[in-house]
Amino acid sequence: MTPDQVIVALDVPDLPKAIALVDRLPGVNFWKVGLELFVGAGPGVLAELKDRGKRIFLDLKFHDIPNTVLGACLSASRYEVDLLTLHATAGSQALTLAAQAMAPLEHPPKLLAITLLTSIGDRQLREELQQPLAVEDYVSAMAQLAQNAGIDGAVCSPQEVAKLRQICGPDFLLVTPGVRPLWSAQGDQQRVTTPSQAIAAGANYVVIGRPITADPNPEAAWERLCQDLAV
Ligand SMILES: O=c1ccn([C@@H]2O[C@H](COP(=O)(O)O)[C@@H](O)[C@H]2O)c(=O)[nH]1
Repeated sequence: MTPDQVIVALDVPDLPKAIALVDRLPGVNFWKVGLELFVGAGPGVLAELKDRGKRIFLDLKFHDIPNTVLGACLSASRYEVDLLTLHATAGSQALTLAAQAMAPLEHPPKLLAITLLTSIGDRQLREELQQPLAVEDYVSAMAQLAQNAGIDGAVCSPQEVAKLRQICGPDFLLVTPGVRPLWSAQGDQQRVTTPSQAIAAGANYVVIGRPITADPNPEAAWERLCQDLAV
């Protein structure tokens, strides 16, 4: 596993904090901009990252009616980011429209479908979301829905990666948040493994935020993660 397979979640509220963190961690080449930063700072943050030669995962998790998901994906594609998310539960029509709209673009983002948030465990899926399937089966069904609609890949927890790699094949992108080095706190993530385990199971990329960005010494935390990955 190489550090280039690590995407760091830039979950801070404003542009100055984001840029300060990016400039403190020059070894991080792939950053994830999510709802907190995009809503707080606007799209200017994407230009700042591009100016620094960074790859960008725009994690806005679109979830709406098909026409609105289509429009949001087209608008987001103008930023020429590398990865973009939408929820599989938007349904096959939304997924298909989004996938078809990206195809003719010169620099289309790869579309990733959120299968089931990594903060949701078996009990919540069953009791709160009223879903009778076990997590792994539900995640598999959502990934297959997305793949059949022409979506490029899925966001899942590292615990489902091996199964998805098996059923979706080698070309389907698998991106896994919910990774935790042994030295970090689990927080609100429910379905976790270490980053190395996620890659060994078949993930293309892991996403990690607070173990690096909320550490009082992010440089040291990043170095420690890179050492873990080199073993
Ligand atoms: O299922 C999902 C989808 C997205 N995320 C995002 O990944 C990062 C994880 O951050 P940590 O601090 O390492 O927990 C965060 O930006 C989430 O919005 C996810 O965790 N799970």
